[in-house]
Amino acid sequence: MGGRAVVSLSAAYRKYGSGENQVTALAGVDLSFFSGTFTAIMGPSGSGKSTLLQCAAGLDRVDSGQVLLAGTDPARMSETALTVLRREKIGFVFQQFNLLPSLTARQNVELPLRLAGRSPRRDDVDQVLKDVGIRDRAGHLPSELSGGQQQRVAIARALVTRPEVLFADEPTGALDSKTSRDVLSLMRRIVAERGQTIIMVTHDPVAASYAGRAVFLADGRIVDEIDRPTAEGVAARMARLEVTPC
Ligand SMILES: Nc1ncnc2c1ncn2[C@@H]1O[C@H](COP(=O)(O)OP(=O)(O)OP(=O)(O)O)[C@@H](O)[C@H]1O
Repeated sequence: MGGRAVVSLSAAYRKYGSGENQVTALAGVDLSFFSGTFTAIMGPSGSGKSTLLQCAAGLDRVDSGQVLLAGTDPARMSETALTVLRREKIGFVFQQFNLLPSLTARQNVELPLRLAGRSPRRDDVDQVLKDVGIRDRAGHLPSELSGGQQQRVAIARALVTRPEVLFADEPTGALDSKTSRDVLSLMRRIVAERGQTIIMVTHDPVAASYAGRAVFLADGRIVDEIDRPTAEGVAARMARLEVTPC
């Protein structure tokens, strides 16, 4: 694979609750994500996908083991340093877009720069709006945009700071299948053209087929991975996991 690991987890454990109610959401995960790659994280419901994403992104902490994110260990950082890391080195895209309803598309995209104390350069913002194909909708409010257009705005907002890694949690979960394919093609293009690193949690084998690698979780452990996944290959692997959990 050659590239540099932008995010890695080693012997990562995360438990929730205590006593009889304790759940081991991550049970010793070793996993690296390399620069310029697009990885899909798959697994049955409750297998630990969201926990893995949250811990990898420094939004949650592991109980033991180590996370390295953009060259630093989030567990060793102050809250202030973590806030800066999240703001400047990481982008997030969620199922529900999470745009601010009273701001236009352009203003939503500018927001992370303003929060970082930078004044947005019109050309830079125009470029990222153009890259995601919504330059002509820039003056509209989220309520005036389709779901696919709103997710494009969210992707532009996540990319505008030029993050080292983009985390996406079910980014097509609220979109119809045609719009999902368009958004996934956009994500794949961003990886190919900008060398962006993307880590995506998804339930959908078709979505996973847009990634270069699919990693499978079951009961908090990595149980398999497929390079250049096809929707059929991923669906078959998922069916086996759901019938006989490892
Ligand atoms: N805050 C929490 N408190 C207690 N248990 C939790 C918490 N968050 C997650 N869990 C448990 O940890 C396990 C892994 O959850 P996680 O949300 O990571 O799974 P997932 O694979 O993302 O599931 P889904 O596909 O249903 O979203 C589950 O058994 C879940 O119930």
